[in-house]
Amino acid sequence: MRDDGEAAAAGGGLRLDGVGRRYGLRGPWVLRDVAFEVPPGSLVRVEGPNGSGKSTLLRILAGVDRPTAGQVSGRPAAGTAYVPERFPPALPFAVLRYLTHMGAVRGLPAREAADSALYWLDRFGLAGHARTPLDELSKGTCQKVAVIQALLADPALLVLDEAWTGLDVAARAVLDAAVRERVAAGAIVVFVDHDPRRLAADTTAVHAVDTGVLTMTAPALSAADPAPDDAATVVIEAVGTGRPLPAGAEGLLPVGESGAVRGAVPAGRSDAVLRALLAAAPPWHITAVRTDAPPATAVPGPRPAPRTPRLTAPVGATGPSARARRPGVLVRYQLDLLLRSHRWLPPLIFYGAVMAIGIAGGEPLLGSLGYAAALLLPVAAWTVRVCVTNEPAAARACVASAVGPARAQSAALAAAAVVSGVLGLAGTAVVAAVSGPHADDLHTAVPIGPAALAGAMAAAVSVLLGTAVGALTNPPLVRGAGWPVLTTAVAAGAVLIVSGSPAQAAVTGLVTGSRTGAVHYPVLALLAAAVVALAAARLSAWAVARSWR
Ligand SMILES: Nc1ncnc2c1ncn2[C@@H]1O[C@H](COP(=O)(O)OP(=O)(O)OP(=O)(O)O)[C@@H](O)[C@H]1O
Repeated sequence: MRDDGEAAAAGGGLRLDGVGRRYGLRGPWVLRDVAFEVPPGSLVRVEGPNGSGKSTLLRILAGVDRPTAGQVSGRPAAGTAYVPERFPPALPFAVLRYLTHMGAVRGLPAREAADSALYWLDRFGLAGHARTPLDELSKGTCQKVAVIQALLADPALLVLDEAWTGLDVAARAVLDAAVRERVAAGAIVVFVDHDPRRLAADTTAVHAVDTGVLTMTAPALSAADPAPDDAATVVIEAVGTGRPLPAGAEGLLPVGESGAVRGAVPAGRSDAVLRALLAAAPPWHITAVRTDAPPATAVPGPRPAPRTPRLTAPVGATGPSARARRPGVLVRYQLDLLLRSHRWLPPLIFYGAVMAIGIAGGEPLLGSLGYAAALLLPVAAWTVRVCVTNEPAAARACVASAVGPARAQSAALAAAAVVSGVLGLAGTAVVAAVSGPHADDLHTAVPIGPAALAGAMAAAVSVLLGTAVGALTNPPLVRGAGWPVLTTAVAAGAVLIVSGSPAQAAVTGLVTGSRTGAVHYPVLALLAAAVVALAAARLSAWAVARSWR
């Protein structure tokens, strides 16, 4: 099982090979053995009854979820964007701020992200809502924001799960036009929509899923299309596995070495060619049927002129996903999310209250620094819990489609570590300011600067190990309402008292130093804590990427 979309981006289209998905180790297969290829410039409809696995397939295509079996390759390097079935209004941002964050996450420089957001807000008739908090928007307006976040950076793969639902007529038309523009620019757009007429004339392939299996791969021929007899030629693209073309499908020629064939056949013959391909054993996958030639390559395309001269459309970004890998952008988004959600308040109040109870003015400096560092460990673990559960799942999915689920998780962990680190520095400074610069005997002098440095290092050990504990005892590794809280508390306590733990060593170094007045720098403990924290963060990110549950 491998998702090497970025690595394979230089190759042809998006490709699924033997893709299967089940939820849980023994759950039923929601999808099984799904295989098809989507060339650049395709508009693909996925259809099927409720619960048949359409959303599951779309999440896999968007890179938000991973298949349990099989692999996805060829995800375009120029960016993937996803509109989830249900977008959450429960984000603590105003519209423009959220969209600017998402533009940056999708690889645009901040200024371009804001320009792009304004452009699309204007196009969807939402310019007046730029400063409105998301949680004050109507359902339909919120859905427009959900759509806009996906359109910001000219995605080369756009995945739309019922994106039209809840939009008014005008907005539906804008989204229809935006989809056509992306496809004309060579992007791949995959969508699910309950209206069978949705973009029917432009759709290049329809994939129907039922009872977990891709039962049909068929071209989209709708009433809105010109009747075959009216068109001079029909371009047909299909993928096999290197088998010879079946009788009746003559005229199609190999494209590259991937088993794909393409050809223009007289319109009156197209049905017979399609029937021959689908009736072959095993059947060929029809990847496109259209009455005009497709664009050759997938490149982000130019935007149409904006409706008002005041707004200029941003230049199509070249390779935004590469820039989106800048971790700072993701961590900034997570920090803003955390600060605006106010969920940082409980750990902060807890830390402040317990510090106030345990630290008295004039007490020996090193002992107080040890107390402050020890207290920080459970606070850091708690902050991780807040950060990894703070973002609504659908909002996380939008971010994950741009940068991958692992990076999204790593950013949440990093944001927690930053907040705990700031708290640790502030705590160390306060302790250094109010404590007595002496040992436990009240006579031996303790130098404030070196002691504060040792205290800050011990606090850093606590931040790192608290972050590791939080990463290992919260989703995705530990799920449920009660278990993560219990395991976080028990693990944080254990890490503080178990002999040999870096946190125990760092705190003990300060407390024993307080008896003699000697300052010990916990260098080894700090290095060990950094290694443990990195390993835990990687495990947590790995588990998210594997959809471990
Ligand atoms: N996170 C999950 N955990 C467990 N089961 C899930 C999960 N997500 C989806 N399923 C199950 O997988 C099956 C397919 O769900 P999916 O949402 O992909 O179907 P769908 O075709 O999009 O349905 P609808 O048309 O109602 O939106 C359903 O039985 C659903 O209960």
